[in-house]
Amino acid sequence: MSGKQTQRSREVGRELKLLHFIYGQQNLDTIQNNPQKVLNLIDEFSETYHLMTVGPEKGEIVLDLITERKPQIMIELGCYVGYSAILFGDAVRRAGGKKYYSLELNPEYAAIANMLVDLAGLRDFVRILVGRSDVLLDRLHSGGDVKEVELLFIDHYKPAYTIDLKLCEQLGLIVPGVSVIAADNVIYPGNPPYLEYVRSSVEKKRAEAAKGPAKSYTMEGFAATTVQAYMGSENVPKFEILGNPSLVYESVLRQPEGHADAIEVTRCVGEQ
Ligand SMILES: C[S@@+](CC[C@H](N)C(=O)[O-])C[C@H]1O[C@@H](n2cnc3c(N)ncnc32)[C@H](O)[C@@H]1O
Repeated sequence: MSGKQTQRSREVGRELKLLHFIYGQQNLDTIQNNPQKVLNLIDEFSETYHLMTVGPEKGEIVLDLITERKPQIMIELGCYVGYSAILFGDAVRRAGGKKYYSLELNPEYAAIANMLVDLAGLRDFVRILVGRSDVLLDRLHSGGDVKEVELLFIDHYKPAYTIDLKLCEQLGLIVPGVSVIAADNVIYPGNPPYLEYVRSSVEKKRAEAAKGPAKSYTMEGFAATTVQAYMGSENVPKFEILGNPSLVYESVLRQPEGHADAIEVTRCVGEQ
């Protein structure tokens, strides 16, 4: 989401309109294989229509992490129309990486994203997987595609942030000295349970884990609209998830100047 909170249209079907806007450009051949030009067009469209994209300002924070971390594989939860997949996928490829996995629940968004990823010339690099993030994370792990999280961008169903991170922990994907997690929208609309978890002490997390596995998403601290978005309040995690409370995190808020929202950057630094 852009930092500018102007009145932009939220009309249903605007994501498909975006595809027509981009593929209707006169100079399509100069846009082909040029990720930045595709991103510029998405940004231009989002001046009129509300899009849930991370945007250039917050995107810069994750680009810095890619430059620093140089992941072979990067994963994102929540693809939408592919803005972050194009922005970060291009950067991971330029940093010498092998693959960018983008997990998306909505097949229509995934189809639109695939068209834009293709136009940007990232078809062989960015792999968009359709389904629930927890099921897909488990599949990436059990299939041997992902052995550890190097860089994870979380930007999907807000109440699922904590549980999906705990699932990664439980699968042994979060590795001290290796794993970095960037979580979007932690101020707007906000994610108090996630911030509390990644900033908690091992002792506090152990005490919480002693109560048993989470059987539902934490809805506390979220607006009703956030709870209802995408998954709906009736939805439950597919697995019994305890996480690994022994992992030690260092977590900081990164907020672009003048921006209403921020990204929480969390590094796994040890295991106690
Ligand atoms: C904020 S948008 C992602 C924006 C995108 N990362 C970007 O910056 O361009 C959130 C997306 O997450 C998807 N989503 C919601 N819940 C999900 C889940 N449990 N698993 C996978 N995707 C999910 C939604 O369909 C939506 O497309």
